[in-house]
Amino acid sequence: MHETIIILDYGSQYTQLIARRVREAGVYSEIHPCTIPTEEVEAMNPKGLILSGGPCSVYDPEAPQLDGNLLSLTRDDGSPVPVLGICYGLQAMAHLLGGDVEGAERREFGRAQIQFPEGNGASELFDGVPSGSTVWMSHGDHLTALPEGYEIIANTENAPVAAVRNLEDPHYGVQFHPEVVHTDFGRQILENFAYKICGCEGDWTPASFIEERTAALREKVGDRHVILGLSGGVDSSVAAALLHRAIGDQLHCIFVNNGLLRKGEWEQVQKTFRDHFHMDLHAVDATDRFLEVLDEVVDPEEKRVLIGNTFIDVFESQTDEIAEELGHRPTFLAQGTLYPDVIESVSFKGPSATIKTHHNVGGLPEELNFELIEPFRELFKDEVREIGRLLDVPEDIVGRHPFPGPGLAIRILGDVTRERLDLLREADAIFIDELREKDLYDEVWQAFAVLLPVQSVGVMGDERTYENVIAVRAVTSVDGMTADWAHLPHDFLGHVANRIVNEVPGINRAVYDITSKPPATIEWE
Ligand SMILES: Nc1ncnc2c1ncn2[C@@H]1O[C@H](COP(=O)(O)OP(=O)(O)OP(=O)(O)O)[C@@H](O)[C@H]1O
Ligand SMILES: O=c1[nH]c(=O)c2[nH+]cn([C@@H]3O[C@H](COP(=O)(O)O)[C@@H](O)[C@H]3O)c2[nH]1
Ligand SMILES: NC(=O)CC[C@H](N)C(=O)O
Ligand SMILES: [Mg+2]
Repeated sequence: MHETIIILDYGSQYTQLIARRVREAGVYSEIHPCTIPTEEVEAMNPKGLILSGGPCSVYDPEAPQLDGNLLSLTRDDGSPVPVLGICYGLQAMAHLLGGDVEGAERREFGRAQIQFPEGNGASELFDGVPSGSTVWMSHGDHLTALPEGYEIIANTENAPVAAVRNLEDPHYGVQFHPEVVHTDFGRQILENFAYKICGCEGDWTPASFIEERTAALREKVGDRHVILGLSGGVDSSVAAALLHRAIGDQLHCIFVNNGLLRKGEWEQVQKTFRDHFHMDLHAVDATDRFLEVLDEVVDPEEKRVLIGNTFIDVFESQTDEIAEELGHRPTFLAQGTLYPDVIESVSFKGPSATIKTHHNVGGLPEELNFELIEPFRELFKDEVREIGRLLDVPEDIVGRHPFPGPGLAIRILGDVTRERLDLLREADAIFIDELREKDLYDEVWQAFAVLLPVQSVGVMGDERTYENVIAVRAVTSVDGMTADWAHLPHDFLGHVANRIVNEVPGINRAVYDITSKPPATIEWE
């Protein structure tokens, strides 16, 4: 097993970033809810522990508290497990140990300059961090008295307590957020914690992840078989490549044509997979089944749930066929679930409000006849892309924009019909071709067309038209959780609009969506 730093999540927006920064530094890191029993943390034999920030105030009755036993964990060699509290994490430590945490008169958000007080021991946490460099603050509470045995190791103009350490044990706390990019030497600080304080040597790389997961998958699967829903998208394709490396022909991929794919996608994905991989691929054309189920369904959530269920139905009937060939039934269903898909359900506050039912998470039926395999549950899309490249997954798959499982059904507002699907496919293809042509495809996280079945009046060739509207959407994003509309060049957009209206009969108007997420979402349904 590799070195692991465990992060306990107190509900911060930035918890994921902490994990990322630590992994970027070459140390494996995993997030767990702050409610996890201490014995479980101990059993993971962590090299170090990080307590995240969080929205609560430690003195609120409802606020999650720190289990003091976490501060006396020891490692295999008997040495204490180092702890770093970030913002709420620091406040929770101080509160538990008899320090004072109070609401500050002035809340502090944004940049501050860090200083190191003379006389107090210089801390390894800040090795290589210049005095006066910028740190990022985001808090309303602050420490007004330190717990016994602690000293201040950094301050800022507004925060006399910007960082503390215990005089005996390797316990540290920072009031600012080293994990955000606005903290100039944030990476350095987390690296110092991992290497200098926790004594890590750095054994986490995407290549070692592949080795490790391959071995673990072999062990888990044994001589049983696995089916995997393959969409041709990044996550399921890289999952297929990893599983194939681990278990070879015990893997059976099922690619479903739900009738909601983009132009040429059904043929293209099959070709790419047959040309490039030598996996058992079952391409199932279930167009009629899906379109029948969707007939006259207008409500977005209803569409999503129906599509999710139909996917599972199709997987089940295909698995029956595979079982007949094999003489026994595959045990596992593999999915390319990523960390952002699960974050809400691991946070201590429990699942957040349902905005949309993502068809593969939460949308799974109660009695699923498979055990799940989700090798990327802790990773982000860019990490999965990197792993895909190492596994030789072709660039046109690894670099693809995400495409939702419910496909074009959630990009046609209202009733999904074959005619509307055809219209949308054409318009979407024009937009994507143009983005590729002008080298803009890789500049955006996702880009697509949406069919608005509202009619407006136009004039073409001196004739009156009364046709549908296409909305063109392109966004920039890091993880799909928040997004900004892409500021594409105006003449490029003009050219795309022109082509769509000229080349797609039935469309006489194109508009560009300039809302960010929040308040909108990326998809329209
Ligand atoms: N047409 C399809 N056939 C079979 N399985 C599918 C299909 N579309 C989606 N899935 C399943 O649903 C899962 C979730 O889809 P999702 O779009 O989130 O991931 P992806 O398609 O693998 O990657 P990306 O996010 O890059 O599109 C996929 O990993 C895959 O298992
Ligand atoms: O596989 C998927 N199944 C779904 O049901 C689904 N809904 C949204 N998405 C994708 O998730 C990202 C965020 O989308 P929203 O801002 O629209 O919620 C964007 O990348 C969306 O394309 C889905 N992917
Ligand atoms: N970012 C945080 O962890 C904030 C902690 C606490 N809610 C405060 O306002 O001080
Ligand atoms: Mg997809």
